[in-house]
Amino acid sequence: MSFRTQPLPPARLNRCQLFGPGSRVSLFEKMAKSDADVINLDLEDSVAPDDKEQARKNIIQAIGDIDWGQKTLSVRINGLDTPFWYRDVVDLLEQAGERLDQIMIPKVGNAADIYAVDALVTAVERAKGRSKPIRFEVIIESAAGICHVEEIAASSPRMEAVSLGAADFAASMGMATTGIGGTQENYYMIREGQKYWPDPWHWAQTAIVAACRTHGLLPVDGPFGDFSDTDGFVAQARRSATLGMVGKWAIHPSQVALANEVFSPSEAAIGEAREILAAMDEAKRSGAGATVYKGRLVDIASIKQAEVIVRQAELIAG
Ligand SMILES: CCC(=O)SCCNC(=O)CCNC(=O)[C@H](O)C(C)(C)COP(=O)(O)OP(=O)(O)OC[C@H]1O[C@@H](n2cnc3c(N)ncnc32)[C@H](O)[C@@H]1OP(=O)(O)O
Ligand SMILES: O=CC(=O)O
Ligand SMILES: [Mg+2]
Repeated sequence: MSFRTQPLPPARLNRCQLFGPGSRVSLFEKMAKSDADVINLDLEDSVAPDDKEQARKNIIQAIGDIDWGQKTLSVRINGLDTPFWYRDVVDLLEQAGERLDQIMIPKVGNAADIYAVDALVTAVERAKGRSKPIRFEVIIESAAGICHVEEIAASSPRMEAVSLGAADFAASMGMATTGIGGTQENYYMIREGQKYWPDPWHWAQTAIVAACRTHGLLPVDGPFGDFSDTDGFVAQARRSATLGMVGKWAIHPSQVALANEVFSPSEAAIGEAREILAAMDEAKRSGAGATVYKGRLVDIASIKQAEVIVRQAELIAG
């Protein structure tokens, strides 16, 4: 156990991040009115190269014109392997209003990528006298990204969140699939003639969760491409929540309520967490470090587990 205590992540909701292409202006108002906690206006892979410039203009205008309420407002810039990203940063930081909260940096491979974007952002912020520092969220979606996830999480005080991008990740890893997230037909085990489908994203998710928790960031599950498969989305989201992720992307509005539901603790879970805290209070008063709750052991670690649920419930309650 380190003598350093684990930092808490930013105290804000991140149950659902709703994406929309910067080239589809007609979606912006609908995104703003949605129940997503985070809005991601996209300049990257949902925007064709010829539309990048117009999409940038659309987004800059919409940041100022639309009422985004209490949502975290984020713009996904283009990757550092493209000719577009520096112009995304410069135009956004020079021209968009202070309502912009963060930028999402895709396909991050190492900490130096973040250093480069941080240097540019810092220079423009100083030149323009921007008063609110832009925060960063990144996508881990390459072999290099997952190999360097811990240094990426530690790379800048601007860092707030890390998402797993299943589509690009699968491509970069050479995975034999065109599916975006979820169960993969050929990733199965067999025992006594019965097939069992493990989760091919599990190890990448846990690596992201560990890096985020070490550095006080929010770990987020990325896209689930088949938006007609609600059961598949919910199963994937529940696995992510169980592993410690705080939310999931929505690439279609139909996924927003599903993500909000999965990443909000149920009344039963909140009630149980509060009862465990009460049981441990009682144990402490009688000088015990451990006690029995509903026939099972609870001890000082159970307080920390219960606090995770209560903290999330309090954030939701506002
Ligand atoms: C996979 C790797 C990644 O990088 S994922 C992140 C980047 N991708 C994206 O941003 C894609 C976001 N999603 C979309 O562009 C669209 O939802 C796609 C998937 C193309 C489907 O669009 P469309 O055919 O219009 O859907 P639909 O007819 O079922 O829409 C029903 C109503 O919902 C609206 N809608 C659609 N998408 C959004 C959205 N992202 N945010 C808010 N609203 C959305 C539609 O306009 C439609 O509204 P209405 O009922 O006509 O009023
Ligand atoms: O950017 C997201 C992905 O899945 O790729
Ligand atoms: Mg991607």
